[in-house]
Formats: sequence, structure tokens, C-alpha cells
Amino acid sequence: MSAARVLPQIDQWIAYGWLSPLDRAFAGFLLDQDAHASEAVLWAGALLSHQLERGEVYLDLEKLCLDPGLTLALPNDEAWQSGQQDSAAELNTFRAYTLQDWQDKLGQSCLVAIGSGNTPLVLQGNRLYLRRYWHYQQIVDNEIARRLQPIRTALPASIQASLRAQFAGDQPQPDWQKIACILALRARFAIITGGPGTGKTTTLTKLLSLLIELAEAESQRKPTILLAAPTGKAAARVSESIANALANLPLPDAIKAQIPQKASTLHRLLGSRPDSRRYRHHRHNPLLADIVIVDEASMIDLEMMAALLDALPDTAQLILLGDKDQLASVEAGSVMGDLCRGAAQAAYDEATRDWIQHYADITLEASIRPGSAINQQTVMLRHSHRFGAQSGIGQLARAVNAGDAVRTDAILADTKTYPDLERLALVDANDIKFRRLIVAADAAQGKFGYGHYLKIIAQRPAGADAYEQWALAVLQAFDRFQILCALRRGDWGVERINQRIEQWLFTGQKAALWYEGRPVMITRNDYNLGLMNGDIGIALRDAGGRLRVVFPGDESQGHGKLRWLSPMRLPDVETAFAMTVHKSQGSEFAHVALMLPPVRSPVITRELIYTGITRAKQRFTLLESRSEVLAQAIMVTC
Ligand SMILES: Nc1ncnc2c1ncn2[C@@H]1O[C@H](COP(=O)(O)OP(=O)(O)OP(=O)(O)O)[C@@H](O)[C@H]1O
Repeated sequence: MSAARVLPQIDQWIAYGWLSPLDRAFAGFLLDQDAHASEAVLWAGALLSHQLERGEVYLDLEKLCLDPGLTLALPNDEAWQSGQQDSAAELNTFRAYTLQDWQDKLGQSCLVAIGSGNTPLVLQGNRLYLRRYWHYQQIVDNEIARRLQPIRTALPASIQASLRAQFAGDQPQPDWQKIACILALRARFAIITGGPGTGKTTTLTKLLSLLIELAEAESQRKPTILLAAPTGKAAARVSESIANALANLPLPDAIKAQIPQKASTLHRLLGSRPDSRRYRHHRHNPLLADIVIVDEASMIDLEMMAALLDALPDTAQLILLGDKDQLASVEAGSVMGDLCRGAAQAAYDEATRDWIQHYADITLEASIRPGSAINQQTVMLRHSHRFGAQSGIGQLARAVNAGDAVRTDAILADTKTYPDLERLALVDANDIKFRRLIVAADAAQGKFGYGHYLKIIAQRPAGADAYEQWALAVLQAFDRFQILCALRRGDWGVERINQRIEQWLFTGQKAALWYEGRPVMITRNDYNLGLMNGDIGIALRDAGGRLRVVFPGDESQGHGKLRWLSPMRLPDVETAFAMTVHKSQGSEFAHVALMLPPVRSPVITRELIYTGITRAKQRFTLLESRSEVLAQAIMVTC
């Protein structure tokens, strides 16, 4: 194949729906920069661009050689659904290339450098980066490495006494929550990961109280603590969880008063500016903080993590919390997943185990091979205090996470033991069983459908002064039930499912785009309106009869106050009866129904199923038409 034939072949791949015009434009840009660019460079450029759109920050050339289909997630869901699987043979284009071939050909190009420089591409071992992402990766790696050095070799006796007091009482052993606190007191970086209800917020609250005490003992001053989350919704949820933990934990009032209860979004924390990638805070204007906490850290992409670390003063401590097993952020880079690699093994070295033994009085067995420096500052919480042995949601999430398809099937079948689970086989996406689920309004049974929030809308108050409360009740009722889809396109994708649900709920009434009851999700940040990607509002008529879209208050106005905005002012929105699992991250709903399409797709992975299940607090329904899709999905991990 010659370089001249690469662009037409990329066009063919665009026709299959495999690559996008953006990928071709990038290959074209490389050709403009170097008219002698080889076919390998042009293909690598187009595939790297494709990977970035899929959320990967680099093209893994080794994996590309081993399995191009799996590495590139091709044929993608659209191709599968439109029966284009036959074109999969085209993936053999790269079969003849070895890793060495790629490295040689890329290494010879003036468009590729091995490290620093000003080439558009950077090759590092088997990874090909776009320079910008390579730079972000450097910041993340270097800044975290600097913070991993222990800053304390001993803890004062007063802290040891507080630790004993906070962790008194019976706990599942080893007490990972205690270990998390002990390790986070040692260095300026720590990760606390765990599934839903494993006590991340509880542990964080105890840890903050210890850090406050420690700062006062060491420097006689109160530390400045900043609390953040990647999205507005996640920030609101974190604020609520911290307030609950503070109400329940027996901490001294003087300490409680210093623990922040309001989380902001990372964008606001860093000082985002409209229409700019740059933030107000960076290494030359760092944040004023001693301790920075970021919850829901699995949603942080590489660019945001680099911006955060760049803005962190040298002396500040960073603590990341989140669930490593959730899907990574929609943007490029599964930072949390990468940082937590090996966390489940608790591969602590001798120094770490000695520290834990000395201060937590917990003896851990030596691991066969000690983990990385990051592993030493990472703790995985393992015991769910929310989902006990009787919780189907908890059991199902564990089985999926372990990749155990047989157990997953058994749990879903045992509705006697696990009445919080339901598996519905649908003939097609129009099935009456699906329709019944949608229109249900059985709140007393915990079986919410969208009939529930429509009932509340119908209870319109008589006086204008009660409108705020009514709208809040509507938003809360809507939040109880959510349809999650694995795909965007096709009969089982978000777009068509939303249309179908609209028809079922508003038969005959709905003609216009906007109607009372329409739930919408913001798909692009609007800093002027304070609306963030993922925020959900509902169209309601205000006391004057005008149609407005009501959103929960944002952090600047206080989370309780509602915002009534004209639909005309809203940036990009989409109907939100159904949303993708990706978009549901950072949210929880009483009842979640997850739809799996009848065809296998490389984007339906174990992480996607796990994330979907763990959005449910009380009830989980699986909607499918071919049962093997679930089993196949949980074998695939990203
Ligand atoms: N060690 C513990 N002993 C008893 N109950 C606990 C313990 N840790 C947490 N809990 C309780 O478990 C519930 C979940 O805890 P928490 O909110 O801290 O978990 P989480 O991991 O932050 O949850 P999520 O992120 O899924 O909302 C809370 O009711 C909390 O009081």
C-alpha cells in the first residue's frame, strides 16, 4: 500500500461508519506537514484520532498488532447494527505490521519525536500520543510522583489516640477504612477507591478530621480544604453525602466546623473561562489550598487531571476518591482506572506494611510482588455497608465486576432471594412489558416509572407561592427512575428510545419540541447560565403559564434554590427519559432500568454494565432481548 492510497481507504472506512471525517482531516494535516509522510504515519494518525474520540489518550501499537478489532473497538455499534460485520476483514490491513515495523516507520518520520520537541506526534515505547496529550500525561506522572514521597516518618501521640477513638467498635477485618486514613496521613497524595456504599465519604470525613488535628499539632494553623467533583450533579451529591456523614459521626464540633460541606465543580475550582481551555489557576497562580479532595474521580479525564495537578501548590495534599471499576470519563483518559491498576491486590511493600502495622495495628500479609509507588498510597475499600448480603444490586454488581457470567445469571434468576432485581426479556424495543415499566407509578412498591413524576406534575398548586416546592417535588420524583441505554443509535439506542417513551407518555398531546413535562439534559457547558454538561431540568409552566425549564440550583446560588429558564436560552439539550450509561455517571436513582441491545457490541463492556447497575439504589431492572449479550459483555473489560 502506498501513502497515496491511504486517504481513499480512510474514506472507505468513513463510509463503513468506522472512522470520522475528523480522523481523515488529521491524516490530511499530517500529509500537508510532510508530503513524504509514509502510509504508516498517515494510518497511525487517523487511528490515533479515532482512539482519542473513543476516550483513549494514545494508540497502543502493541495491542493494535495483536487484535486491531478489539483495540479500535471496530466494527462499532452502528456497523454491527446495520449488518456490516462482513467489512471486518478490512481490519486485516494491519495484520502484516509488527510492533517493530510501526516503531521503525514512525521513528523515521519528521512528524514523530521520541519525547520533547515540537512534532505533532510523540512515540513512547509502544504508545503513540498526540503531543498535547503526551504533555498532559507528563504533568500527571511527574506531579503525582513528586507527591508520593512520604512527608512524615511518625505521627504524634494525639493523632494515634484520635485514630483509636474513631475506629473503635467491630468492623470487618482488615479495616480498610482505617488503613486508608493511615496511608493518607503519610504523603501528599492518596487514592481511596471502592464500590457504592463502601464508606468512601465516611472515611474521608474521618480522615479530614485527622488532617485538621495534625495541621494544628504541626503548624498551629487551620488548613484550607477544598472539595470538588467533576460535574455539578456529582458535586451536589458529594455535598449531601458529607453533610450526612458529619451529622452521623461523633466528631468534635470545632473540627466539624472546619470540614467543608459544599463541593464545587472542578471547572469552577480551577477558574474556567468561557471559550478557553485555560484556567485562572495554574502553576504560576496556584490554588490557595492545603488539602484538595476530589470525589467521583473516575470521571476526571487526563486534561482535567493535568490542569488540577498544575494548579496545586507544591505543599498541598491531593486526595482522590471514586470507584475505579466505573466507566472512565467520556473525554479522553481513564486516569483513575490507570492509577488504581493493581489496587485490588493491596501490594504493599515492607515500609508501607510497617507503617500500617505501627499506626493501625493491622498486620497485612506480604504480597508476592510489591506494587508500584502509587499502589503504596492507594486503598481499596471492600465491604459495602449499603448493600448487605441480601441486596441483589450489591451481589449482582460484585458478580459482574468479577466477570462471573454464571453467577450473574443465577443472581438475576433468584428473585425470591433478591426481590430488588428484575430481568425482562423483550421481543423488541416496543414490547408491552417495557411500556408498562415506563408508565408505572407504583411508588409505594419502590417500582417507579415515569408515571410517578407525571402524577406530581398534575398536582399543580393553586397559589404562586407553592410553585417552587411543587417544581422541586417534580424534579425529585423524576430522579427516582431512569432508563439507561448502552448505545446511542439504533432501535435500542437513546435517541429512538426517547422518542418511543415520549409517544407513550404524551400520546396525542405532544406536537411541539417543548411541552410541559419534557425532561432535558444539557450537553454542553454554559458558564454564563451556570449549566454544566449532564445537568437535568424539566419543562414546567410557571405561575404565569409560561413554559420554563426548571433546574436544581447550582453551587453559586445554593443547591436548594431552583432556576427557571426560558427554553430559548438553553444551550444544546437532548430529551432525557433515556440516557447513556456514560452520562449517568455521578448520579444515582431509586430504580434503574438498563437496556441491552440484541447484538453484541465492543462498547458494551463489564465496566458499562457495572456502572449501570450501581446507579440503582433500590431496584434494578435488566431489559434485553438476547440473554447472551449480557454474558458476552461482562467478559469484555476496557
Ligand atoms: N465502617 C462503617 N460502619 C458502619 N456503617 C458504615 C461504615 N462506613 C460507612 N457506613 C455507612 O454506610 C453508608 C454508606 O457510606 P458512605 O456514604 O460513606 O459510602 P460511599 O462509598 O461514599 O458511598 P457512595 O459513594 O456509593 O455514595 C452510610 O450510611 C454510612 O453511614
